Amino acid sequence: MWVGVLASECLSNFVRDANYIGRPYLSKTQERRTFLVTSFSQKGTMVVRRGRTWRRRRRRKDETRPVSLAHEESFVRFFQWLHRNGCRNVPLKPAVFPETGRGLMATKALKHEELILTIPKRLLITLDAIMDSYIAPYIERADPQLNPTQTLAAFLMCEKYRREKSFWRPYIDILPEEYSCPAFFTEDDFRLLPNSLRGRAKAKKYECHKEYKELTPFFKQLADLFPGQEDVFSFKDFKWAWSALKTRAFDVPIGLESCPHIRDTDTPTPTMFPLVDSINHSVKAKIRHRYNDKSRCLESRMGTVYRKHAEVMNSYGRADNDNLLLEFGFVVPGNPADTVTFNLVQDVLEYLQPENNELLERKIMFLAQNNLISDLTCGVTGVSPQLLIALMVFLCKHDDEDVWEDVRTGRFEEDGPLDAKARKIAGRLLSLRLRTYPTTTEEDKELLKEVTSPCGRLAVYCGMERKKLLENGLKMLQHSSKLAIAKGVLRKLFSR
Ligand SMILES: C[S@@+](CC[C@H](N)C(=O)[O-])C[C@H]1O[C@@H](n2cnc3c(N)ncnc32)[C@H](O)[C@@H]1O
Repeated sequence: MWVGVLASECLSNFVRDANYIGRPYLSKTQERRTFLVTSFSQKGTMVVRRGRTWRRRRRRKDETRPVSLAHEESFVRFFQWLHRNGCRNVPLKPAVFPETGRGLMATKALKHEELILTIPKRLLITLDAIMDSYIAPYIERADPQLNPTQTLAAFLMCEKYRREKSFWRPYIDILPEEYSCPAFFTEDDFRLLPNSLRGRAKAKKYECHKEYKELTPFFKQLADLFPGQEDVFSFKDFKWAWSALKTRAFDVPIGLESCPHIRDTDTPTPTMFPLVDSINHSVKAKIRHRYNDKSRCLESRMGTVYRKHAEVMNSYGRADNDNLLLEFGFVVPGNPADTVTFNLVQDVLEYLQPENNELLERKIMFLAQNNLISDLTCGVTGVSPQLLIALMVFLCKHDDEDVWEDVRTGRFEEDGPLDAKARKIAGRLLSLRLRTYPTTTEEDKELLKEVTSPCGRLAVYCGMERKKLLENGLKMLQHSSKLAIAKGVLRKLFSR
């Protein structure tokens, strides 16, 4: 399983291997350049001599270049299966990318609005397909009833076990064996997570256990389908199926939306979309998927252009790194959706310790009415304007709402005492938050030399990304105060 920031590490080994077995990913010009420095050996055969710099440059290039997986047997079978079943002319191929791991690469330039995928319904794993299969009578008799996720997970487990008898075998064969979502975390991995995330991650693992336990009576009945095979419904296999669903299925029911034999839940019934679920996430991606009722096909259309060999991306939603880790088991370095949130009472007021309760009440009311306490955060662009304005209003000595209104609308002296003090306190809040982490970024880097499990490394990276946000926010505050001083000096000089 490729894990966000971990992918680049794994790739460098992978690329080295690929070159070793003679499959370097070179363009024609690169190939030509490769053979520039040549000589002849005693036997008269051509020998290529290259220097250390060439090798270093070449290694660096290799590490940033995607590696095609299209020749791998499992993918060859998967694409043949797609073709046989009506999914043709796919302008995508599987590859490993340095930043994101395994994903799909454009095999040609893709145009805006181009229809790139047409996937017939029979290839999708839908509730319809399950209720039409050998497993349906068992689901109908199940007591207690299964929920949609349990239904899909049980079906996926059975299909995996049926091997060549399964229609979806070529698809199941390309699914990762292991995942890095919380269900796969060990106690040691959980310990490496930031404190604020540990409880939520453990709850996810607990949810997986709970769903499995609930299925025990169902699995006992289902054992009839696999006589003499006792390990079909182990927790390990359920965890695999459950994680495959959680990280790959789309909450879009196709055909049957519900069924009287399946327990209703708040969430829509998931569907597995082979191939579409091989596309990695980018919050900026613009690709639209739509089920065409007439042609009974899932259609994917480009919302933007892609050059040949670029990684085609899909947006899983504007999720911060905490949610990406909890739901999908990866984090995005420098994720634009990532923020560190400050609590009005526990962080801001605890630090400021304001005394006049009546005035405090009015200030909070003013801020709340102007929607200024809902985004007290630090993100990739630094501390939010709301946090700075809230701090300025709390620091304001004036009991006058007109003065607060001036602060709110930006009519205050930019490098004046109030602005400077608010920035200083924002910096203190960021530093205090940094101190709540048991390790520093430097210590994390050391830790990464020891931690080998993918989930543990992901947990460390998640904390590092958080700290990077705070450290960056601090730098920006310092930078902006220096900028303000410089601007002040210039103003004084020129106003003489
Ligand atoms: C729907 S699958 C995408 C295809 C998957 N990479 C594969 O190898 O089949 C979702 C999983 O891909 C990985 N992934 C998706 N987007 C990623 C990204 N931007 N960076 C790193 N990993 C990503 C995560 O492990 C996630 O659980």
